[in-house]
Amino acid sequence: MTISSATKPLTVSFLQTPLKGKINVPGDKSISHRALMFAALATGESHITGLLEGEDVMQTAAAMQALGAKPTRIAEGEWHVVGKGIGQLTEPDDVLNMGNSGTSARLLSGILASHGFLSIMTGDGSLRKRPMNRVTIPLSETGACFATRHAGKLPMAIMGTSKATPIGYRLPVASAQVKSAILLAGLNAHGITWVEEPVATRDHTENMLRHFGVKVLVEDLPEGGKKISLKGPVTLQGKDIKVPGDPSSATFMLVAASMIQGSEVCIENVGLNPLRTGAFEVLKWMGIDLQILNERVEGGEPVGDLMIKAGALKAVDVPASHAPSMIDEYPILSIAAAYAEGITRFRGLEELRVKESDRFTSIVEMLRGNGVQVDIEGDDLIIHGTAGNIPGGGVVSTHMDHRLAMSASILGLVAQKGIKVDDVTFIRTSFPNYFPLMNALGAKFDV
Ligand SMILES: O=C(O)C1=C[C@@H](OP(=O)(O)O)[C@@H](O)[C@H](O)C1
Ligand SMILES: C=C(OP(=O)(O)O)C(=O)O
Repeated sequence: MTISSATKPLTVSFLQTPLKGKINVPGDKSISHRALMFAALATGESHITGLLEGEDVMQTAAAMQALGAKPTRIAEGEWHVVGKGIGQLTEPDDVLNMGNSGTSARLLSGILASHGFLSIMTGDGSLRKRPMNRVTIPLSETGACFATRHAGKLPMAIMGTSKATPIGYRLPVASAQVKSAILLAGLNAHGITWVEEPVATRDHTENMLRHFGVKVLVEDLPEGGKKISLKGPVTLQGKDIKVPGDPSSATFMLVAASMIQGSEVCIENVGLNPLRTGAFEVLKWMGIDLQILNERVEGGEPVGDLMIKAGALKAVDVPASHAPSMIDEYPILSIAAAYAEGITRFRGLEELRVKESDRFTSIVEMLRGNGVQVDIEGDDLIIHGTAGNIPGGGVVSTHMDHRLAMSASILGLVAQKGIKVDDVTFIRTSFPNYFPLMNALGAKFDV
């Protein structure tokens, strides 16, 4: 895949008119990655609808193709995959480039650990800064060998093993990517693989493995958290998968509509997995009129339509235990906090430091650079709300981070002097039609 590296700056002006309309956001990124990977590992054929065609997911599709599976695009969001079967992927004849995508790199590391061939994996300038040792340390216990650049960074060589030892691991950090990598290695290991997570993280891997016919046992731990186990080797049967709209993408529209007076927006068919909807709860705590309508289960995941109306936002204190269910939403929620009345505290944000950018620092820079007071206490962010009077006028550096770029663009719509964003190109990784959809609602982005 050829990807243009030209940067695209954007100037955003204060928006005087409300956002209105009904939209659908693209498919869930986490579920889309898993759909392609699991379909490639299945016996037989799978049919996927609603797949996110953002760049991150396309890197996963390209990797599965390089490993011998056949993902084919039939129409927009509709894909057909001819699977290879567990343990049957084949050695790639070139480096696997995971682009900007941590999920692709970490989940694939688990799959490759239990395949007996050599792979070399790299990524873009952002992904090459992110820690891979959180997966390589536990995955080495399978008998696979990982050689990374200094401090566990990509590029990395993986010499997998077809005789993988099943592992048991208690996660030191709340990470669905690490949990998933270990479970995926276990699919082709003889015996029981288990993972304990001190706080529950998104469970799309567990749900989708079950959908493909794998027995996955999930137990509540007495001290909180969960233990997930499966017995390998397993067989996955090709399936139909319907991917719901991405709640993380929907949150950008929700926050924009909550702040821009007179707005009324409906977002249809949004995934409502309770381990993903922490941000929706927080918006309600902030006083926003957010209604969830037409709740149903589709493709094994709860979905519904979201109706939001603008209102007055008030400050909130979000406990650290809430972080896993809204980990990708802090950049955009920080804009809601800056706009709100009162002092908001987001607790326990250490994981934000290892995302596409160091989001902890990027959020602080974005807000302070636009006249919002932010204090830091350990891993807590304390944002002094402006009661609707964000000064703006700054330039936001997005550091190859799609969520920072989208958050900054929305900051510009509600900041008195508008703002400038250095580069919005990375939005294509998770939300390729972000600007057309926002403009359909009336955002007037000049892109
Ligand atoms: O498993 C997944 O699909 C993801 C897990 C989260 O990462 P961590 O596992 O690093 O918390 C999240 O930030 C990422 O966007 C997607
Ligand atoms: C952290 C994210 O993704 P990933 O880890 O897959 O790069 C994200 O989408 O915000």
